[in-house]
Amino acid sequence: MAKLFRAVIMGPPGSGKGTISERIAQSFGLARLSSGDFVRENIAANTDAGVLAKTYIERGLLVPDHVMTRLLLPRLEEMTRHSWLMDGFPRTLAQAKALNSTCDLDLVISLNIPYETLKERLSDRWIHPASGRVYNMGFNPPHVQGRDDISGEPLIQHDDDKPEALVARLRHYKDVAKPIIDLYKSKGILHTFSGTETDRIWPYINSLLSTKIPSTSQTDTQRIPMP
Ligand SMILES: Nc1nc2c(ncn2[C@@H]2O[C@H](COP(=O)(O)OP(=O)(O)OP(=O)(O)O)[C@@H](O)[C@H]2O)c(=O)[nH]1
Ligand SMILES: Nc1ncnc2c1ncn2[C@H]1C[C@H](O)[C@@H](COP(=O)(O)OP(=O)(O)O)O1
Repeated sequence: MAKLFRAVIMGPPGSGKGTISERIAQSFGLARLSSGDFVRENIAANTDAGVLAKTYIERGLLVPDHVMTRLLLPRLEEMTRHSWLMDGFPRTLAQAKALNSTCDLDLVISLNIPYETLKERLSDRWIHPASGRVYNMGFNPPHVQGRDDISGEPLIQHDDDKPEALVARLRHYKDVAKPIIDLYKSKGILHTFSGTETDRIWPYINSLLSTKIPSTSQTDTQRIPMP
């Protein structure tokens, strides 16, 4: 069997993780895993971890590490035959250590995007809450203004995408991400990409992955649903 490939994408809110993950999944056929999707699916399915996670999200808090790991790691253990790319996890050093003990990562992509760029993008970001689909009124607008392309349902803006909340979110990201980035740097698997436009960063990520991902592992192009 071809060697499997496991990667994580990190970056501050609005850095383009979701957008780039989608491109990577499309181009290289990795399964795209999103911690936010896992959380939403568990809430919808009323699992024990989902019920617990909901109590934090409703208060605008991150889900505690032990709940996140309980929710995610068993799913990763089921993916022994898949290559995947994870977005949204790990978000703390404790999560990174838990992930370490479950699998060996091949690569970590870290996005380094200037604050002004993040602020502009997020103030223009609209979301379809049920699916997590993301639009940007300039960069990738919906076909019909204010409506999700697939369901036709209304799009909303997150309160925490507003500039006053963003400063605190970015500061928090820097604080918690630093030790994780240092850990991956010390393992020699960290690749950092800097810039203000996804379309200019993408060719570099694309060529890096072309050298790393064996073509035979490019088999699964879907998001993985809950069992
Ligand atoms: N103008 C512009 N917008 C972009 C670019 N790349 C991504 N976006 C938009 O910026 C917003 C943030 O991108 P996402 O892919 O959602 O970023 P993220 O890192 O997943 O964000 P979080 O989910 O908050 O962590 C979205 O509205 C994207 O459509 C770009 O190069 N230029
Ligand atoms: N690694 C993680 N640790 C703690 N909470 C997490 C998490 N990943 C996701 N969550 C929780 C808190 C988030 O507000 C929620 C939705 O995640 P998300 O889709 O990545 O959204 P956001 O980018 O708005 O934070 O799920």
